[in-house]
Amino acid sequence: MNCKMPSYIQSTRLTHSVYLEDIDCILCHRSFNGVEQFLIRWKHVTLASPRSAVVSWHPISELSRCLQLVQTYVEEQGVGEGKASGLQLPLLPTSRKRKTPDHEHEHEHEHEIERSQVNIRGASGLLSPLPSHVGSVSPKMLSPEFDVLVYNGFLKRKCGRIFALHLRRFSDSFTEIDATTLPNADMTRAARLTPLVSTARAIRLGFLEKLRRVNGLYLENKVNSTTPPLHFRFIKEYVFLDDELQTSNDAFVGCQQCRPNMGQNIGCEYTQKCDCLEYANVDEEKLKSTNLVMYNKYIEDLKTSGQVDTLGLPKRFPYTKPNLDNPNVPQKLLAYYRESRYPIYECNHKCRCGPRCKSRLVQKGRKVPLTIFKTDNKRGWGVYCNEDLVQGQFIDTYLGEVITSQEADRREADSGSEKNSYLYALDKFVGEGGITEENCLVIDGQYMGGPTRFINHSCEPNCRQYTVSYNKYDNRLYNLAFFAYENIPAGVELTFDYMDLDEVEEDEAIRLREAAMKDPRNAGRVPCNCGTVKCRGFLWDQSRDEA
Ligand SMILES: C[S@@+](CC[C@H](N)C(=O)[O-])C[C@H]1O[C@@H](n2cnc3c(N)ncnc32)[C@H](O)[C@@H]1O
Repeated sequence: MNCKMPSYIQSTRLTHSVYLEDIDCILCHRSFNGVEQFLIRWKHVTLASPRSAVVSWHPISELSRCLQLVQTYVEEQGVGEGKASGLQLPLLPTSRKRKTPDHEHEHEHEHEIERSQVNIRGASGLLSPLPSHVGSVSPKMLSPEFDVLVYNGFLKRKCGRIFALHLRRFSDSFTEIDATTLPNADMTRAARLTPLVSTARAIRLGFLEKLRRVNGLYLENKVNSTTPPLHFRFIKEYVFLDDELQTSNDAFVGCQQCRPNMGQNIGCEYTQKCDCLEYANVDEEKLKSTNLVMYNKYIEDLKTSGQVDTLGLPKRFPYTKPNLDNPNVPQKLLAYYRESRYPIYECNHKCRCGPRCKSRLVQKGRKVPLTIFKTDNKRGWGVYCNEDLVQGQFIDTYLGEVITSQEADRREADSGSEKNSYLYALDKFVGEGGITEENCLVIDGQYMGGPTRFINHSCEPNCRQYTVSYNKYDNRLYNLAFFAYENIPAGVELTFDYMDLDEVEEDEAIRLREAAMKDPRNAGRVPCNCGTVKCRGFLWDQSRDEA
C-alpha cells in the first residue's frame, strides 16, 4: 500500500530546531540507525482530538535549543552516572575550542513543514521510524507484528505555534494512538538498553560553550559522562532580584585623606589616616608599644563586654603590600585576619587612594585558573586550582542572585532540602545597624554564580571564607571571599567548612562524630563524605537546621 503524502513531505527532510517553550516533556529515548533520538511531547499543538497529544522523535542534533531539558531527562534516567565508558572527556583548555556539532543548525528557518515520521515497532521490540520520505516506503514490506505505535503528525510552525496534521488524513491504515500514555513498556525497555553517548557529548559541549566566556575556568570529568547543570549561568558580579536591594551610590563613603603616592605608591599606607579602616581589626602590637594605658583598657573592655569602641586606635591593613616589580607575586591575607573572622574592609570607588591601593584585592576578582571536576565519592562536582596557591592567597568570591530572606525561605520551601546548599545568608552583621536574621540579604548560587558554587564542604578544609566589605556604613551587602587557609598544591581539591566552625582536637572530633552517627535525629541528614579524620559525619549542623 502506498501512502499518499503531500509533495512537500516527500522532498528532502528539513532539520527541525526544537524550542524549549514548545516542549511539554521528553518521554523516552532510543537509538535509531546509530542516532540517539528523543521522543518529544509537544505543547501548543492544535489537534482535532483533545485526547491525543502530538509526539515525535528528534535526534539530539535538533535539540540544541533545549539541551537543559535533555540533561534533566538524562539525569532522571540515571544514564551517564556509571563509570565513563568510551566517553572520556577530560576537557582541557585546548578542547574548549571545539564547536558544538549543533551549532551550525542554530539559524535554520522554521516556518515550513518541519518533518514527518511514522514510528513502528519491530519484532526485536526496538523502535524504528520510517524515514522522512515515508511516502516512498511501502508499509506492505513490513511484517504483520509491526504496529504503528506513535502518532507522528507533520509538524508545521506558523505564527509561533506548532500545527500537526494527522497521518490519517493521508492513509486509513495508520492507527491514531493515545500519546498521553506514552512511553509504553517496549519503549521504556529499549531506552534502558540505550546509552546516550552523543547526547552526553552534546551536553558537555553546551557547557563548554558557557565556559568559553569565563576566563581561566576548565572542566574535567574522569569519572562518568555527566556534565554540570546547563541551566547554570556564570556571572561576574551579584545579580539583584530587585534593584532596591543594591546599595545606593550615595551610601558609599571613601577614605579622603589617603592618596595614590604617599610614599611607596601603593595608595593607603597609614592606618590612622585611612577612614576605611575605622572598624577594621585593631593593631594590638602597635597599640601596646605606643600607648600601654589605652591598650590595657582595650583588652579589659574586650574581656568584659566584647564590644569595644575602637575609634582612634591603630588598625590593621588586611593584605600584604603588592609587589610593584612583579605583579605575579600574589598579595596575601595577613595572619591576624586569616586566623580570625574579623571583617576585611577594602577601599571603594569613592576613596582617593587610587586603583593600586593595597586595600583593593577581592574587588579585582579571581586571578587564578580553576577547574570544575567530578569527584569520585558522591560529592558531585568539586573545584581545584590549576596553580599552586600560597597560604592567604585570594581565590574567588561566592556569587549569585541577591534576594531577601523571605524570598530565600520561599525558594527553599519550593525546592526542598537541596536548596539550602546554595543559599548563603549575609548575616555577618546581624545585630548591628538594624540587621536581623529576618531582614538580612541572601545569596542564591543555584542557578547563577561563579565557580566557587561548586566548592565542596570539608570538616578539615584548606580554604576559608571571609567577609569583605567595601562600605563600613552599609553592612547589608558585602562579598564572601575565599582564601587559601594553607599552601595548596595545584590539582588538590579546594574545600571550605560550610558551617564555618572552629577546629577541634582530633579525639574530640572523633567522639562527636560517633555520637552524631548514633543520634536518631540525624537519620535522613546528608552524610558528609569529606573523608577527613575530623569529619563530623553530617553536612549540616543540626542546631543550625532547627534554628
Ligand atoms: C554548594 S554544592 C557544592 C557543589 C556540588 N558538589 C555540586 O555538584 O553542585 C553543595 C552540595 O554538594 C554536596 N557536597 C558538598 N560537600 C560534600 C561532602 N563533604 N559530603 C557529601 N556531599 C557534599 C552536597 O550534595 C551539597 O548539598
